[in-house]
Amino acid sequence: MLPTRILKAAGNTALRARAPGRLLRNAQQPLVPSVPVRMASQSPSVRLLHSTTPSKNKAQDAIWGATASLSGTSGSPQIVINWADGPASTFDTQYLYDHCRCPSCFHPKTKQRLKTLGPVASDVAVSAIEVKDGQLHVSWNTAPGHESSFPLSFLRQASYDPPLADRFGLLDQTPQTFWGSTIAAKPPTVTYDSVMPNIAGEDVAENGVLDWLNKVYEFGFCFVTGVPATGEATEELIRRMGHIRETHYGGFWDFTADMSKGDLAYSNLALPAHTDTAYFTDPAGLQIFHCLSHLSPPGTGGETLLVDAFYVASQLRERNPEAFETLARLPVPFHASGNEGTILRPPIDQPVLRLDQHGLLAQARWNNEDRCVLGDKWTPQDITQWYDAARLFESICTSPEAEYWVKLKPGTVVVIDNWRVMHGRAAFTGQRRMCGAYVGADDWKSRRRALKKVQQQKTGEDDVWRYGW
Ligand SMILES: C[N+](C)(C)CCCC[C@H](N)C(=O)O
Ligand SMILES: O=C(O)CCC(=O)C(=O)O
Repeated sequence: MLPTRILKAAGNTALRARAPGRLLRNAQQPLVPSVPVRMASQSPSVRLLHSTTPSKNKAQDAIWGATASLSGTSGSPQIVINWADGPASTFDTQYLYDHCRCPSCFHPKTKQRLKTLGPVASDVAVSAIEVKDGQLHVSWNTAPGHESSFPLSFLRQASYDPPLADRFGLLDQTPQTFWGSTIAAKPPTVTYDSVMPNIAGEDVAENGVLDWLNKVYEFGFCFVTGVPATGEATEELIRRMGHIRETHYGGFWDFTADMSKGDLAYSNLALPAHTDTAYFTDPAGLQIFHCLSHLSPPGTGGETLLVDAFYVASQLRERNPEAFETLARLPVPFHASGNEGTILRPPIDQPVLRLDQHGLLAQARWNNEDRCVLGDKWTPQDITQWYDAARLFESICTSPEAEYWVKLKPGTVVVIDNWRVMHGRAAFTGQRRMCGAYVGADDWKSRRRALKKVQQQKTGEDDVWRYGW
């Protein structure tokens, strides 16, 4: 049964989409196996020690007593874990020996591996295995000898033969809400005071930033209201999410329609919905805008456009799965060549819709202005398929149900997940001053994860097994 997911187009009825291509992130699997594992029977091939005393940890009791035995069917020794809910997990001993996280194999502070592959022989031997308190304990027949312990929850999550758990949930573990124009009724918003430590106090502000980044993750954007309408306050606010990403536009920018840079953003022309820096191997993660001034009247226009590319992709997939597949398959080059001394063109082209290793939509890269010459290694059929698909994608992007127009006013900052939500602008007249910055995709997601860890740590203890997935 493929995972399904409720697409909550805010304000609209819930759209239920089954993700045959596993397009959408789903609610996550629990880390601890959801079913108890069976008490071992004696294994003929190895002396199996298992404790008869109940474990100290009630949760571990639920999975206590896994079966563990040795086998060597594939030419290298293996350890088999039998789970109460059916399929056994088979691990090469080399895999488990390599994944030992005792302090001599895995630095407890830096969370880095301390063992190279040299000692990890393909036939590393086991002298004893024991299951106790929800852990698999292994005594290695190595010189010198070595002891390892693996939480059964780790083994369940790491199981590769067969795979028993989707790992994509290990990082973010929250569903996303795709939206259309009706998001205007209740856009995600936090207050400046709630995220600034000098106002809310350190702890409250840290939780405020987590709430803020959770909204950015869930919706792909979030407003911040009550921000002093200065560049300094805006820059300080941005740094609450992560460090600023320097580019050929500088770090923190404060711009207007003066063509000071060779880009249409520095004009007063309308800009269709797009994601920024499509010409970087690693496009900017967050795009932050704060309109510091635009006296209108007499100025006119300058409204900001927001479009959820993940919502558009879900609509595209429903209407024309082949078009979705085409935009997820064909790599498209982008460039930035408008500034003296800068000719940006990434060495590896990426498709407009980029799926992650789980087949889930992870990034939209859509910028018609910066698109390069198409067709490298494409077939004539690819050409026609891509144009048909891209036109359909663009028609959905520009449809009334997808577009969310908002006039940014001084005091309200918008934070945009540039890997997911496209932005644009109406043409304008008059003096319009906009400031903002980029934050790297990995950087803001790291900040969010670290804040979640602090929150979780207050309830449970941290452990080395939560890292490095
Ligand atoms: C730096 N600032 C945001 C003002 C302008 C950046 C120009 C962005 C460019 N059109 C792109 O899509 O990457
Ligand atoms: O001026 C604006 O509102 C947005 C400009 C823009 O799209 C950009 O800087 O990427």
